Amino acid sequence: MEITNYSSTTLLLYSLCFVICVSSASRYLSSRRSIVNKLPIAPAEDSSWIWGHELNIFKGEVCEYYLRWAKTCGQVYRFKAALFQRDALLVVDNVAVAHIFQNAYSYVKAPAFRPIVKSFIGRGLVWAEDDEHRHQRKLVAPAFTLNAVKGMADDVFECAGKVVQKFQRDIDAQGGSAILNVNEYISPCTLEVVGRVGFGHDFGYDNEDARAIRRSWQHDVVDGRKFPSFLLPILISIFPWIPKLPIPALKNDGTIKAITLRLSSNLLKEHVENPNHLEGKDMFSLLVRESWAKNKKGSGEYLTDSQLLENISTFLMVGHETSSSVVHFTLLDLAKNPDKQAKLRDELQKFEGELDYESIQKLPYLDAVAREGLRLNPAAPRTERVATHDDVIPLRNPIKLSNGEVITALPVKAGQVFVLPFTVMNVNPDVWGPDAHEFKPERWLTPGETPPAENLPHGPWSSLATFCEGPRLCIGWRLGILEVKVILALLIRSFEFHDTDARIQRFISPSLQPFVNGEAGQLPLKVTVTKH
Ligand code: HEM
Repeated sequence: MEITNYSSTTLLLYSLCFVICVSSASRYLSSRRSIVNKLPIAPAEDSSWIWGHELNIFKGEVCEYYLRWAKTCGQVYRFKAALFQRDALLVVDNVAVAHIFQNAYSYVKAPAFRPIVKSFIGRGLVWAEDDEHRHQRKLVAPAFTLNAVKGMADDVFECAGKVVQKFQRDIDAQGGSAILNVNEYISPCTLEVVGRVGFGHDFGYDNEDARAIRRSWQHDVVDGRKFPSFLLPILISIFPWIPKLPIPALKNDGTIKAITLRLSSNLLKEHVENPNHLEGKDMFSLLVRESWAKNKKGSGEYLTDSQLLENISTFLMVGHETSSSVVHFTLLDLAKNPDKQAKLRDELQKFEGELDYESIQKLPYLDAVAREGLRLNPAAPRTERVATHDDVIPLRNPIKLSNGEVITALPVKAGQVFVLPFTVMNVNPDVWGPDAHEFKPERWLTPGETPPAENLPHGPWSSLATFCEGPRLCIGWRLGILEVKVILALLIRSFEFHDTDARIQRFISPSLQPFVNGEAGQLPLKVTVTKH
């Protein structure tokens, strides 16, 4: 009996060893055959045995390592992933990037990302994949057309006007010149804009819900720089069952989701009780109107109540910190370039007439500053995609492999992870020239100073990578640009922004954020009132 037991245990152990050996050997052999494994790789000295290159990427400033490695590794290269996962690919080559983004349902967001998005903002457009995404995207699109965004302009001007008043009060209180953390002024403004245009809700500056959202966001930004935020997505990608565990941090709704769901559920209830009052021009009323009308006609093509609510929560979250981040860093660029700031102010002060949606589009230097600000400061500096099938990715620039072979297209296997860094694409010196890192709005005004279209991504505005491209490009890009232009115009017309000695660092957490001495949400600038 004992002998039989011993034999079966031994047999089991031998079988396990055999399976492990065969699978390791086959992984080794397939990795030797794999073209991906012959691509250039980020320097070994920047990598650690257990965390690969990923921990350095996480600790570094925005895209710092990607930019450094791109100088020697080119436009498509590998880096070591943490915890012995397959090497990830960093892709900047614009033809490869376009292929990945255009085939959005074959290159999906990292599965580890979805449970986090679901609990923070809900199952709206950012979360949805494949048919669910197609369906939601088609149905929310009417809220973001050119005409819809024109209709939002009054709200944007009013909210930006309030920021001017707040700056004025705080500067006056300090005798006409003050060092102010501009982060505390612009983010509440863009939150108010999205609250108003999103669901007709006026958060105002001092509203309790707005303060709760800001506090919670600040908390997320601080936590986003801590080690668990680095580790969690990696663990989820290895053990996809983690989000199903009863861990409160993964189960509870984020504050923004909870507040918007509460407010918009109340609105929905009012609409149900009184459908004749569904006249608002905000996105929520518009989408409720369209969905109810389609539902009434018996069309299956409508958004359910929870899809409506969770999309509003999505817009509020991804729509407010993105626009404010671009404004923050463009103000810093202008503070560091006083001549460009003076040129912009000159254009704004010479403009006669009222600034409104139409007139603001006719200011060429403002337009150039907005483009340059969006080029240098993409609020979402990078994104990730995972291949769902084996594929061959076309390339603009041939790549020389480690065995000397040159390829013009890149075969990849299902499960390959790609990092697509918008920041690097927008300042790639091979595309933008040696002054790629400089804040130079003039490049947009001088013919031939921007790269030819075939070298650029296919973004919705100025071929910038900033808003992504393909079926998942930023749906709010028109509103984002309008906010950036209006807030910059009203502020620069009234105030001068000066650089201070503070060393402002730029980290991803989870959008582009300013830090001073490790403290989040800090963008101190000296602000004075302009002389007319
Ligand atoms: C200047 C401001 C903005 C920038 C730079 C920006 C950037 C981006 C980027 C890069 C993406 C693609 C992310 C990815 O797929 O990984 C994205 C998606 C998205 N953005 Fe924006 N965004 C801005 C403003 C807004 C605004 C104002 C809204 C709405 C009110 C908005 C709503 C969205 C939504 C819903 C998505 C997901 C689209 C989809 O997956 O179909 N964004 N944004």
